[in-house]
Amino acid sequence: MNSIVSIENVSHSFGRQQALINVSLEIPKGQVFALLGENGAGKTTLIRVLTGLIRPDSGSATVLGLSCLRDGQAIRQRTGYVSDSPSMYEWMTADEIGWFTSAFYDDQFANRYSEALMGFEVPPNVKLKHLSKGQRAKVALALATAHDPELLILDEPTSGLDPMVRRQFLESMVDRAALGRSVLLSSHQINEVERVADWVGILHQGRLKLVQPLQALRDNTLVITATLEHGDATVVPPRGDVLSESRNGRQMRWVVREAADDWRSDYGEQSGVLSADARPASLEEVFVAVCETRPDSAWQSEAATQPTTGPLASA
Ligand SMILES: Nc1ncnc2c1ncn2[C@@H]1O[C@H](COP(=O)(O)OP(=O)(O)OP(=O)(O)O)[C@@H](O)[C@H]1O
Repeated sequence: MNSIVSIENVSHSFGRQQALINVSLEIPKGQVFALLGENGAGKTTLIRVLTGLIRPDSGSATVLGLSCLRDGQAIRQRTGYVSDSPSMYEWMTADEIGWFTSAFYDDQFANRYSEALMGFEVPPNVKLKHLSKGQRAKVALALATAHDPELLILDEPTSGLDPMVRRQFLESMVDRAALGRSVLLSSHQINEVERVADWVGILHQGRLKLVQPLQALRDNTLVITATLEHGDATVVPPRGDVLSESRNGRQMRWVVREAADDWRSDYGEQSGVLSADARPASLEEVFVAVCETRPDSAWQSEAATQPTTGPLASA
């Protein structure tokens, strides 16, 4: 694979809190890659490792072929990064901060930045501290993209923004990927990710549980439900990568990746199953199946905590 990011066995703890546990990942070039995970899953920590802001306890990572341990400065020069809470010089106007930042980059920076500000309809002569949250987020995005970085990294880019601004942000990511640039975004906005991502990775409690192209995940993941003959009947799960298993009375439900083509053949007359059906799983259902650690009130989860490793995830 032609990777823009390569992560090998990265682990990191804050005191006794393990934030990343043996994470390995290859992110392909020219794609929008979404890193999904619940609060505290380790997304920001992983991004900070990639940008050279955190030195991991073990393992190694490269961005654009550069070492995240040694070449943090060069990586930051060639990537754009918008953190979950961008800090900027509040007393500057949007124009002034663009002029100031342009000193660190090529001649085209100022033009691209002005164009982006205009496109986002941000007033150029108002101090940043007087701009709205959405306008400030737009300034941060314009600053992060004006040097036309090969990789744009966005940590929770749309959190707290209104639907119109979110849409603009998401469209700008797709536009970048169309130009051959790469985008890595972290998010827990699953419906938004579903609209823009080419690839998804799911982090759960510091472990990378699943990595796959979104379309393949959609095509290969089923929610299979079976109605049992009676409530205490036992039944084998469908053959494939069972992400979760839950039960509600006589109903069994599994979320299964790469189910065997002939999975129905296991639920014939002697199987204790009256009927079985399947439909494609949504990304949200996959996410919940991977991250579920507690049984919910109706559906008793039985296999949700089993390890679920994908072909590329090696956590
Ligand atoms: N500077 C820090 N000091 C101590 N613990 C930290 C620090 N940064 C992160 N952690 C812990 O590491 C774990 C992972 O945090 P991280 O911020 O990477 O998660 P996240 O997936 O980005 O979460 P969120 O979606 O809430 O931003 C959490 O348990 C968090 O409490």
